[in-house]
Amino acid sequence: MADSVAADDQKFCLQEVLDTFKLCLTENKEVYLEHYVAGWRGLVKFLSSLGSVFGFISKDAVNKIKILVGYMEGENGSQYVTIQSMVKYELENELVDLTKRGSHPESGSRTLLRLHRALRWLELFLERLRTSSEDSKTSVMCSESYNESLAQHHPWVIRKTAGMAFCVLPGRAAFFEVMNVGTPEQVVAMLGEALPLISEVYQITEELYTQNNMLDLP
Ligand SMILES: CCCCCCCCCCCCC/C=C/[C@@H](O)[C@H](COP(=O)(O)O)NC(=O)CCCCCCCCCCCCCCC
Repeated sequence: MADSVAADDQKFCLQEVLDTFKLCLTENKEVYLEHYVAGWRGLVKFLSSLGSVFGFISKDAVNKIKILVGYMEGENGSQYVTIQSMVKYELENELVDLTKRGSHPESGSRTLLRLHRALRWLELFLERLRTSSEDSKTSVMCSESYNESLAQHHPWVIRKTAGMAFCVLPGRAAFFEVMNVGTPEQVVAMLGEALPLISEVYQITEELYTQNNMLDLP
């Protein structure tokens, strides 16, 4: 009994990710880094449960999460409470490589930008899943979303490798199963709830990066 409870703890649950994205926004609509990162942790857990073919993707995401956590737990952690405070602090202290890679190749701002771009992929993909029909192919929905977003920032080799990985994605029914929410109808309802939250976090971050001219950080 205790074992099965423990096993359940390990399992991905879409509800969990939804909850972290709910916690992301502060009263004045800034984005808490802690919850943003927690949201990504949950998503990576999901990706890992799909098998080792996706290992190269989760590895990169985990690496970026680690970089951000390093800053959050570092000596200037108090500057890394929200994405807004992080960007302000790093810009004011010239801790960001703005046009080409130099002495700050792993700034919090450029690292987060990579996850931010991936969040757009997620938004597009989840919206496709939500409105899909029983015979829709997850691989197609995934690659369409990828081509409309992240792919534009990736070199050919990565696009190619990602494309091959998409081909082995489980079908819609199995995919819904792994989400661990309930019936397909319940999954669709939860996606409907999750999407506006993810979308708002994305929009706020996008605005911040646009205002600061940081959408192309190397
Ligand atoms: C469910 C299928 C999951 C497919 C995931 C789609 C995203 C494909 C991304 C392919 C990235 C390949 C790895 C390498 C990336 C880096 O080169 C590249 C640039 O970094 P750099 O500037 O430091 O060099 N990195 C990135 O663009 C960041 C990628 C982060 C990807 C995180 C993806 C997490 C996916 C979570 C899936 C959850 C699905 C949830 C459904 C309920």
